[in-house]
Amino acid sequence: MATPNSHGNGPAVTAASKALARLDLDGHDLPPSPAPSSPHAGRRRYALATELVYTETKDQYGSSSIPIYQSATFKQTSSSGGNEYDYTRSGNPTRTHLERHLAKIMNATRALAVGSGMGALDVITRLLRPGDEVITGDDLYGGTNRLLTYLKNNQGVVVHHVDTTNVDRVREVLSNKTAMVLLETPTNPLIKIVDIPAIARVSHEINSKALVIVDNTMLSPMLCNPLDLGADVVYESGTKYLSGHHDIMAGVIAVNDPELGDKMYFTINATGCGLSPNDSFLLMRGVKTLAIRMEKQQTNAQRIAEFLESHGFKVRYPGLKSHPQYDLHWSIARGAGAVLSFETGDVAVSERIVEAARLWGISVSFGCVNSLISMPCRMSHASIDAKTRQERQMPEDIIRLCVGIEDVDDLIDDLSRALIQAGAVALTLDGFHANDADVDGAVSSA
Ligand SMILES: Cc1ncc(COP(=O)(O)O)c(C=O)c1O
Ligand SMILES: N[C@@H](CCSC[C@H](N)C(=O)O)C(=O)O
Repeated sequence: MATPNSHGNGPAVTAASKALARLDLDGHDLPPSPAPSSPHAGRRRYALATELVYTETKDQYGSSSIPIYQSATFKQTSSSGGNEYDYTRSGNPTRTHLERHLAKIMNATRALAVGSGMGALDVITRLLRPGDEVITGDDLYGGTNRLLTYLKNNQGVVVHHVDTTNVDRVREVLSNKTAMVLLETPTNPLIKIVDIPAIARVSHEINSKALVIVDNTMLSPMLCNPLDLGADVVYESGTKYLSGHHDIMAGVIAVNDPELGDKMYFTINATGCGLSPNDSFLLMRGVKTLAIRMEKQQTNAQRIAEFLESHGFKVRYPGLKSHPQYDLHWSIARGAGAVLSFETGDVAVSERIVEAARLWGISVSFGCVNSLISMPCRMSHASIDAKTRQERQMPEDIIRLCVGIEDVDDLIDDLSRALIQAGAVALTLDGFHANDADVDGAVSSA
């Protein structure tokens, strides 16, 4: 059946053809596209896997992929401007395209793309004033801990590190001075789960001005949408799952409050931390394959977590029923992600495992197509001093696995060989089991 064309000189526009234009291929009725100024602009119309791929570049050649506008400055039609863009620090068409796409998949009205995940947190925390209080977790990515410590030591910001898995502990420190409640779930690297809706509720009840901020790096918008769970701001490291190939650094912030969005845009323009056109292009390309990568990474991670657990290791992964907060995790997320950690009971053994692995690269970071192995206390979390790590009960022997898309049997074979070579397992007639396995099969932590 003919449908109207955009020039209005096609076949007559009948009521039926108008209706057909609003049906997707499965016959689902689609809501009309929101106007750019509507509070729901950027919201999703299709399933997430479709929305990740579906974009319209609207450029003059109908290019299927957004061009890289590699230009620092833009010609104007008069001395008073006239062009939508003037200078790439202030705005760039490639970055704008990416930001609109990210807003859609993060269920936000506005997204902002910057040079790294830490850059995103820097933009957010510039909203703080001396005397403001921040409540955050006692298990956090090392760089987040470092920035908050800097703000505490240099900017007069009070930072409370509490066990954010316990809503009552958060309630106890909330006050009218609380400017931000900063949450990470699952936590990196102890994989503890935080009840975002409960903490958002109690925070807003006690102080309606407190901003609940969620670092969604460990899950990505594929698995969790914190803004739908009561958060005011969500940010994540685009260096991880969003880009997926460890070839760029990027950070993303998303909000629904236009005033907050404007304030953070001001900082980005004023400080010049917006994502470059080339990296915006690469992040846009990465995002399109997020669903398929995450699916494979999660399936692999689940197999590896089960493999380690079945051999007597204490494994931290929300895909395992043994995770103490399994139900909570699945009430806020659509998948377990691809980061897990386990303990061996002995730092030297852990070191030998990490160094014996071949397929698993010894690297920080996660969320990428290739699998990585690390010792967080020496690597990603080394900026947290040993005393604080001990107070926060971070086992020095903990090994973090970040699972990629390789063949899972190859990954398990390589890990098995590393475990055997490191002397982490005892060989028996039935196979092998963790050396320190206690009666109920779990390895006691050091
Ligand atoms: C949970 C988490 N948040 C934020 C960051 C910071 O991201 P980036 O390295 O892109 O600055 C990282 C890792 O670096 C992280 O693991
Ligand atoms: N030397 C870096 C370490 C980055 S860790 C990256 C990532 N968040 C992870 O958890 O692996 C630093 O000091 O920031």
